[in-house]
Amino acid sequence: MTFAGISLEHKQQVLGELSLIKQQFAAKNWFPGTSGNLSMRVGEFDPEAFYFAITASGKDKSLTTPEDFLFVDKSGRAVETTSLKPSAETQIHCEIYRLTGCGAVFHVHTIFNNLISEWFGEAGAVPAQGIELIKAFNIWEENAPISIPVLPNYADIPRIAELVEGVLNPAVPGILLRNHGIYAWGKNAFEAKKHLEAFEFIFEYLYRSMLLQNSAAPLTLDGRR
Ligand SMILES: CSC[C@@H](O)[C@@H](O)C(=O)COP(=O)(O)O
Ligand SMILES: [Zn+2]
Repeated sequence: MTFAGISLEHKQQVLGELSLIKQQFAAKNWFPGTSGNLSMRVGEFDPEAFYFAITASGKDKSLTTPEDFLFVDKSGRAVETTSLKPSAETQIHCEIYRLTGCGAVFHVHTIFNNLISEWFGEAGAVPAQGIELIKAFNIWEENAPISIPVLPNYADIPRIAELVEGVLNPAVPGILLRNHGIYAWGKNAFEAKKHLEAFEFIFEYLYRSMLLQNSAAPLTLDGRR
């Protein structure tokens, strides 16, 4: 046993799964300039006491090293002796676990999530409708509208964390930070990854569809402009 009755085998299984996902996201260029952070819960969820593995702050997340992750408690404090610092955004992970009881939280910065979050930043939410991939969120209603919250990108992370509860929508497992990136979560790493990929598809779709609407001159019947 290690901390809080968590077995070494379980810890290693979680680190192995997180490491693989980190490599997969790195291959998509989802960690430019050391940005992004990933976490996965260890052990059962208890709102009073839960633990998770999280990426160490400021690392090159395209590399795989023995110093990629550390374990923290529900307040984001390291639970084992380590020289590693947890992600600067650990408080946001803590709050998402606390409010949802989820099993994994993934955060990435991409061009599409930045541009879309900025475009809808004043409105405070990104509207999306008629996109097949919302089924990845387990929404099966035909043509269902969804709304993805956008929070301001304060430099003070606890200030952002305290806004999470007010915008969290249980049906939509993600929150954008304006001109910064997205947090997506799920009951386990498989689901959090599925959700994140669906969000990114939606952001790229919205971006391209807005461009198309703005640039498309009417076509004649023979297809010429
Ligand atoms: C290096 S720019 C990105 C950071 O400011 C931050 O937003 C981020 O996602 C990564 O921070 P980190 O502390 O490595 O988890
Ligand atoms: Zn970030």
